[in-house]
Amino acid sequence: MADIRELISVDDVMEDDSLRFGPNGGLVFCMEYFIQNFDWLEEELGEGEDDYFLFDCPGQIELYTHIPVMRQLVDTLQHWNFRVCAVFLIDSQFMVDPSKFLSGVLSALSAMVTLEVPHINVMTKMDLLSKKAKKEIERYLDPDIRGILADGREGYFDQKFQKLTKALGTVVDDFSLVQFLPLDRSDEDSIDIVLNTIDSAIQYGEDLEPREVPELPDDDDDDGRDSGFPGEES
Ligand SMILES: Nc1nc2c(ncn2[C@@H]2O[C@H](COP(=O)(O)OP(=O)(O)OP(=O)(O)O)[C@@H](O)[C@H]2O)c(=O)[nH]1
Repeated sequence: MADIRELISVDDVMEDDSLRFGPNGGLVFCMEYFIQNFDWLEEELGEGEDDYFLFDCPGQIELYTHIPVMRQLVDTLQHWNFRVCAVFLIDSQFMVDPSKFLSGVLSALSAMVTLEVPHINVMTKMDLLSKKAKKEIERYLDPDIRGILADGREGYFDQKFQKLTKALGTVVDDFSLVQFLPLDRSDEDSIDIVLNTIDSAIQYGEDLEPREVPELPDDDDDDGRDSGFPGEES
């Protein structure tokens, strides 16, 4: 495991009297320092084939909207021949009403259009929901956004926002832009579904499949063909 705090830490930056950053400025400073020091990351990642890395990224939305750091990270990883999938985690406990839902959808979209890589949305902490809340949240997983927003008419959305929210809902619906996979950490199947979806988005493991096929009986029958499945990092 690589820990970015070996390179730079928000706490150290905030404690520095000459910089005088608060938590947000400190984080931005650290991320900008990080992109100027990608050789540190390259060394930490090493040169293994078929390696699978998870990056636990900070959730501050400005890193995905105002400044290009996350995009630069993704571009650099792709330049190093990694296949990258963005996994956008949203806490199910916040998805309790249409306005919060729309705001979550727009944050997910913002990351999607900024990063331009395969993108999966996951609704997390499903184990913390009551049975009733779980049932209610189902409609948000593969959402009919127009329907959800229409339900908000009795007060969730102020009149003057109705046109805007309807227009946004139409765009998101028409392009099938947003779906969420539920993640319940106490349920192995739910973890498997999320992992398999990510693997299939980056085609991880597909290179490995031919190795599991039994060998042909005639060992001498070497036709010189390449297997065509070079081990590629993911
Ligand atoms: N019950 C339950 N607790 C969880 C789950 N995921 C995270 N937690 C707990 O929730 C707390 C906060 O964790 P996260 O929500 O992952 O925090 P975070 O948003 O990654 O925090 P930053 O990385 O600092 O932005 C921790 O105590 C976790 O152990 C989950 O699926 N179920």
